[in-house]
Amino acid sequence: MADSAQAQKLVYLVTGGCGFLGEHVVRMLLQQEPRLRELRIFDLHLGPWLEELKTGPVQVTAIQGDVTQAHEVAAAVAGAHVVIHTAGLVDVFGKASPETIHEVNVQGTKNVIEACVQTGTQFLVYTSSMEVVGPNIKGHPFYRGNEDTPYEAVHRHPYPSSKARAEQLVLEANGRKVRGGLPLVTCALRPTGIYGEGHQIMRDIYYQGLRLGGRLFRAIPASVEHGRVYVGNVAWMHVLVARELQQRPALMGGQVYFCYDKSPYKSYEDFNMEFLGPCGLRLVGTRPLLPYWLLMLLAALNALLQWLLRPLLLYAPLLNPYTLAMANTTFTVSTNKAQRHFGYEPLFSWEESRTRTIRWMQAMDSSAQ
Ligand SMILES: NC(=O)C1=CN([C@@H]2O[C@H](COP(=O)(O)OP(=O)(O)OC[C@H]3O[C@@H](n4cnc5c(N)ncnc54)[C@H](O)[C@@H]3O)[C@@H](O)[C@H]2O)C=CC1
Ligand SMILES: CC(C)[C@@H](O)CC[C@@H](C)[C@H]1CC[C@H]2[C@@H]3[C@H](O)CC4=CC(=O)CC[C@]4(C)[C@H]3CC[C@]12C
Repeated sequence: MADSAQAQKLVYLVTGGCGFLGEHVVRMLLQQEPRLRELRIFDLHLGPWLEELKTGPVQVTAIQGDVTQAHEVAAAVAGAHVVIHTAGLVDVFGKASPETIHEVNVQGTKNVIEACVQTGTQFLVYTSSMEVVGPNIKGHPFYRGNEDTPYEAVHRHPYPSSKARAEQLVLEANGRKVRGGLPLVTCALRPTGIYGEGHQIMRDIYYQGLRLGGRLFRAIPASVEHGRVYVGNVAWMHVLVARELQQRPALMGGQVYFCYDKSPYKSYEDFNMEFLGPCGLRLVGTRPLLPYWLLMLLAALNALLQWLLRPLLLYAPLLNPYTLAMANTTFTVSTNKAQRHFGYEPLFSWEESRTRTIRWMQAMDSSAQ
C-alpha cells in the first residue's frame, strides 16, 4: 500500500481496468505506486470486485464508460496525471465485426490521445501487442527477436491491423502539446501471449479438455516456439514504465518495449500443459496427430460454419485459419530494452508465475466439480 512518507498526489486512469490484464494493473498500482492519490478505473463492464478496493487509503473511482465515446473518455481523463490504456477488443475468433474491432481499438485510442491533449494529461502508456510485429501473413518466424529486429510486419486480420494502427497513433502523438503547453509523453508496451490468473483462453482450453475426457490432441509441432509472459510481470512493467516515463521523458517518450520475463520458450500447447497437466489433463501425441493440410481444412470449415450460423448463433471455436497460422509460426522475443531504459526486472520468477497460475486453475477446477 502507499507509503505515507511520499506525498500521495497523483491521479492515474486505467482504461480496460476490469479486464484480464487491467485488473492486475489496477491491483499492482495499489500495491506498488506510493504516490497514488486517486485511481480511476474506466471500463465498459465494471467488475463487482472493485468494491473491495474502496476501503484503502487511495481513492478508487469506478467509471462505466465506452472508449468509442469521446466525451466519456474526456470526462474520465480530465485531471489525471497518467493514463494507462489497456482497453481493447481482443478478438481473433470472429466474435466481433472488423468495424467494431477498429472502432474500439483505433478510434478508442484516438479518443484517449485527444482527451489527454485537450485536458492536459501528460503521460500515456498504451498496451500494444506482439501482434503489431507478427507473426505476419507469410508465416515468417520471429525467433528470439527484439525491438530492433528487422521483420516484415504484414497484417490482414482486423485485430493485429487495429493494434498496429493504434500503436502508431500513440507513438506519433509523443511530443504534442497538451493543454497548458507541456509535451505529451507516450510509450507502447508489446506483451507476447499473456497467461495467468483470469486468462479466458486458458479457461476455454481447460474445459475443452474436460469435455474430451481429460485429453488434448497435439496440433502444433513442439518445435514451434511461442512467446508467453506472466500477467503479473506485464502489470508490473506497466506500473514501472508509467513511473519512469515521468522521470525520463526524453529517453522513453515515443518508445516501444516488448513485455518479457523468464517464462520458458515452448510451443503454445506445450506451454499450456505446464498448467493443464497439474490439473489432470494430458496432451496426446509427441507430434501433430493430423497433417497440417487437414488442420487447415478443418479450420476453414470452422470459418465457413461460423459464417453460415451467424444469423442464428455465434459459433467461435479456438481453431480457425488465423489462430492455426499464429500457433504454427514461431514468435519469441529475447530483449533487455526495458531493463536498459527503465530498470525493469520481472517481479515474479517463472516458478512463482507457474505456481500462481496452477493455483488459479485448480481453484477453478474445484468450483467446476
Ligand atoms: N491477452 C493477451 O494475450 C494479450 C493482450 N494484449 C492487449 O492487452 C490489453 C488487454 O487485453 P486482455 O486483458 O487480454 O483483454 P480483456 O478482454 O480481458 O480486457 C479488455 C478490457 O477492455 C474493456 N473494453 C472493451 N471494449 C471497451 C470499450 N469500448 N470501452 C471501454 N472498455 C472496453 C473490456 O470490458 C475488458 O475489461 C488489450 O489492449 C490487448 O490488445 C496484448 C498482448 C497479449
Ligand atoms: C486450435 C489450436 C491450433 C490451438 O493451438 C490454437 C491456439 C490459439 C487459440 C492461440 C495461439 C497463439 C495465440 C495468440 C498469441 O498468444 C498472441 C496474441 C496476442 C494478443 O494481443 C491477443 C491474444 C493473441 C492473439 C493470442 C490468441 C490465442 C492464440 C491465437
